[in-house]
Amino acid sequence: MATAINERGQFTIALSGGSTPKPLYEAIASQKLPWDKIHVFWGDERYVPPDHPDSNELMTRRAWLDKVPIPAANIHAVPTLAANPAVDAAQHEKHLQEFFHVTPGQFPSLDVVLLGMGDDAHTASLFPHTAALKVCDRLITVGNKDNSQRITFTYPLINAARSVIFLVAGANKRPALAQVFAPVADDFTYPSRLIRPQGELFWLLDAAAGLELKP
Ligand SMILES: O=C1O[C@H](COP(=O)(O)O)[C@@H](O)[C@H](O)[C@H]1O
Repeated sequence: MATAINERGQFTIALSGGSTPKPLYEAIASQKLPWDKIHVFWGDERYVPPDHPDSNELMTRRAWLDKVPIPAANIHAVPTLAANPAVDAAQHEKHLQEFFHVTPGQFPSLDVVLLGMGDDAHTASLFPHTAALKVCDRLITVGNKDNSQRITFTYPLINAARSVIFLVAGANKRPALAQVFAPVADDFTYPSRLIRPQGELFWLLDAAAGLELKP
């Protein structure tokens, strides 16, 4: 964070949703950090209003953002109110292009993209065998989980990050992890395999998730 702020004047991070990162967000909320220099994005969002119990933004606000003096302008929530996910995805992509000063076709490098992984090996809202996995020319696209739509970073945007951190917990993730780390497996069946960033990649696993992985 210090390097990013010293070199570029700000630190940009995309967050994951679901249940795993909540304790991390609660811990970050008690830190004294240069909040005015930190810009928060989300790697994916469920297509629900921001006050809906399934909203990744709501979880993050309750666990972290509502408890710290981060300027509202530094919170780059995914829009979900157009009643059309493709419209909201396009609007959010435009927002990212303007914020990072990139033109269509260019991929900005966030300082950190924090990711989770589901027991089907999805990450962000890049689900197995869905159209979102083939989107390589956009920053943001529409994801699909069991016919319910979401908004998600594309995998090339994730891969452009300076640092990608997976946070994975629970024994139910073991079979998916085994396939993600296997020398050969299908990327479209196990989407987390598509994450091969140009920058650093870290996998933080709890003991239950990592039990059967060989170093
Ligand atoms: O639906 C989602 O699931 C993944 C994994 O969530 P977890 O609760 O199993 O950790 C999460 O990374 C993603 O952001 C979220 O929308």
